[in-house]
Amino acid sequence: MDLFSALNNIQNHFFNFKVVQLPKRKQFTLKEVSAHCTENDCWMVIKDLVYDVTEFMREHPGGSDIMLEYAGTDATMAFADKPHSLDAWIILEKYIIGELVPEERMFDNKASS
Ligand code: HEM
Repeated sequence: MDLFSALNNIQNHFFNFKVVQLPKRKQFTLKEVSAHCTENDCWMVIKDLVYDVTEFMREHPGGSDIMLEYAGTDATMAFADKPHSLDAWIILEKYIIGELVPEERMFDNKASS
């Protein structure tokens, strides 16, 4: 029995409601991400999460060209090297489409197992 089933059983028994398991994120390899490297189809990896930033690229305050340089790649270092505020992280949240497969992750982040 996994952890969620165990918790659900306990909750059912005492409180009569269910603990909901969030749907798992889709997983991608870096090779899959690399196929999305144009201005009309632009994915990036930042801290092991995969983002489709095609729409946002046109609105990027730093310009679309600089983002296009990192299209289809792991842009974690580039993103961290530039002045990005909390706002930028909040914007990013909107564009998550998945996470890297566990064997290709570099951070111990909230990506699921
Ligand atoms: C991938 C998603 C990205 C998002 C959501 C994003 C978001 C933003 C935002 C909101 C700003 C305005 C300043 C702020 O509020 O932080 C900004 C500025 C900037 N970004 Fe990004 N950014 C992204 C990727 C990148 C990448 C890959 C680069 C490449 C180096 C980059 C380079 C810059 C630069 C140079 C500025 C400063 C513009 C200026 O003030 O002149 N960004 N970005």
